[in-house]
Amino acid sequence: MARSTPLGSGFARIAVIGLGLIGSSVALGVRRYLPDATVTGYDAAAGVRDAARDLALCHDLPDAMREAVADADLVVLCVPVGAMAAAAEAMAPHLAPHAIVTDVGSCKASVVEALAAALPAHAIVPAHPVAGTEQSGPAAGFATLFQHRWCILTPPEGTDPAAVARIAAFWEMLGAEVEVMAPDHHDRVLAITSHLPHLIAYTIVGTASDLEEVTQSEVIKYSAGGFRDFTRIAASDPTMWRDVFLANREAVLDMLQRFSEDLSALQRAIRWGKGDELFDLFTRTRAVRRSIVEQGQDDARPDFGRSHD
Ligand SMILES: NC(=O)c1ccc[n+]([C@@H]2O[C@H](COP(=O)([O-])OP(=O)(O)OC[C@H]3O[C@@H](n4cnc5c(N)ncnc54)[C@H](O)[C@@H]3O)[C@@H](O)[C@H]2O)c1
Ligand SMILES: O=C(O)C(=O)C[C@]1(C(=O)O)C=C[C@@H](O)C=C1
Repeated sequence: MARSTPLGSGFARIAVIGLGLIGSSVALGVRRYLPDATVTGYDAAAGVRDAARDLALCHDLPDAMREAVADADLVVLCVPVGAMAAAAEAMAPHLAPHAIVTDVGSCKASVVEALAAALPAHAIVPAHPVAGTEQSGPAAGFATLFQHRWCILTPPEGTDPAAVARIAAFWEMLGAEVEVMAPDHHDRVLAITSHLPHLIAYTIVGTASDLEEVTQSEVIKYSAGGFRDFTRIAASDPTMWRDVFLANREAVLDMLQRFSEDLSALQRAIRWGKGDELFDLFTRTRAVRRSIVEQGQDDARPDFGRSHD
């Protein structure tokens, strides 16, 4: 279900909790695209708070969660999925009654549940900006990360439509295109488009580095083509991805089952010399790639989502 009219978000004071890749990009995006808003930041790690101060990511960066959220109209939770509950519980007693809470977690059903339990009296509009890189930490963020990328909102049933519209407008102001989806549906879609590809990348890089007859230096030396692309994905943050696989367990295991069956079919085709089967599959997958490129979703373009300007 697509949303249309962008509305003014009207958030004057925005708190960003968790100042890694996504939190720092949100803070920088707010400063660039919503210059009238004040951004306060907080991260549980003192070293990250210090780095974020050096980078001037926020207008204000206190050492306590309480101070970061106390005056906020909007709180954006940018912590790993497994830390959402703890972060929401920590801020709950200090939030203003009118504050709206959103998040950026890569899976939604478990986050929707955790936020609803921790913040029963607040409007919660969970979100997932489908934009990122393999980098993490406060220095990795950039204001344009969300430009022309999807942001999927998964509001629980009964959420005030006005709060959903304001969060949609907020992400649109950061440059994203907004869709609304049920949390379970989101988790199945992302299991195949994002989570399984990461699992495959982690596996293939792990398998290559375990091969006894191929040395580590050969893996590095000859990683010019396909393998190199997998190593980029497999460099993604271990905490973030551990949490994603544990939180989206059922959808990931279902997609993995289908993937294993398709892989076995491919194995059989190779063993029995069924060239036509291989050719037909590779023709179909080439068409998928071409339609992604035609829709302008090709992040292999050198400038795609990577400009730090
Ligand atoms: N990296 C991506 O490509 C990407 C894309 C879209 C969404 N996401 C989601 O965004 C979220 C953040 O990911 P990231 O890539 O920015 O990770 P990151 O590791 O760069 O940053 C996470 C930050 O959260 C802080 N943190 C952890 N627990 C905390 C707590 N209880 N209170 C305050 N701070 C806490 C950490 O110290 C860290 O600085 C995750 O939920 C992830 O699933 C990531
Ligand atoms: O471009 C990358 O490096 C990413 O992995 C980004 C990516 C993705 O899979 O597309 C990773 C996790 C997110 O939740 C959203 C985006």
